[in-house]
Amino acid sequence: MSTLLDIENLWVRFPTRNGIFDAVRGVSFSLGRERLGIVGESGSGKSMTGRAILRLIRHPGIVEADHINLHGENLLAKSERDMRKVRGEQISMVMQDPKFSLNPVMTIGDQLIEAHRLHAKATKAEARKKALEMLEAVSIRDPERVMGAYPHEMSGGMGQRIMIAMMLIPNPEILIADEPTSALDVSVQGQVLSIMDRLVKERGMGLIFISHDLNLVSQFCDRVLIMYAGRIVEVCDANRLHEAQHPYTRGLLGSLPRFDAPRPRLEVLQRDPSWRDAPSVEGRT
Ligand SMILES: Nc1ncnc2c1ncn2[C@@H]1O[C@H](COP(=O)(O)OP(=O)(O)OP(=O)(O)O)[C@@H](O)[C@H]1O
Repeated sequence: MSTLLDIENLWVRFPTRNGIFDAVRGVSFSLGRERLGIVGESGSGKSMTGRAILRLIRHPGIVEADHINLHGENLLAKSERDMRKVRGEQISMVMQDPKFSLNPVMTIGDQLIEAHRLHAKATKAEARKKALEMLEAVSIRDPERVMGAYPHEMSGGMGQRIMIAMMLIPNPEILIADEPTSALDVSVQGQVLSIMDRLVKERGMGLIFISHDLNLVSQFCDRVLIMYAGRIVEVCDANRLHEAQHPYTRGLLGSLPRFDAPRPRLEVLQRDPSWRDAPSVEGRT
């Protein structure tokens, strides 16, 4: 597998009144042209890991790592100006709720056109053509009409697809999708997943798919990193998740609903404080 991104010993720290809080604690993994899931309960450090790659951790948070290499170049050594280029051109991020990412007072078309012209020298007509192409690429049925609409006129699923279209304009090699489908109903969720799937297969993109939904991740991704309390506690091929060894992963698996053998109630996960201090597992292939 050709490696796009290689992360070694990543920490995200927040100074608090009670001392330093380590949200991510020595995480290492690499990403190829694949669908890599990061799964774990709320607060386990999934989003902070995704944001740290793009150096999008807000002050006073601190990102440290031995390296975050994109094609062998350490992103931590780049200036903020160069990082803006990386964010715009090489790695894109899609968040859960498009409402926070789209400008409410600009039409979808103007936003897409502007996004294109930020990255490429293009006339307005060329940028408009590209915008229409991108809307078609994310299965928007009536792109001409959508170009003239405002974000509040879009349903959640359309908004999310428009965000993906926006992120695709610079043709990024890596897409980090943070809970991209959790606000969507099941059928729209399926559409958004199949768009991302196509991008990995057809464009050879690397996808980091962050979710708390182990079921979804195990069906959609190639590989899964399980995070607990800021660490990677297990790395599995998605189709071998049932063989997972770590008690936390087993607990997550055990709490999934099963249709063939319904249980009267969900199991209570007995947490072992030593997991917090266990060495991080490296998710290398
Ligand atoms: N500004 C901050 N100051 C202190 N702690 C923070 C700050 N921002 C985030 N954290 C903490 O970092 C930890 C990891 O957060 P993160 O958002 O990565 O979790 P997550 O696994 O993505 O959870 P969720 O699924 O709920 O989004 C959490 O315990 C969170 O409270």
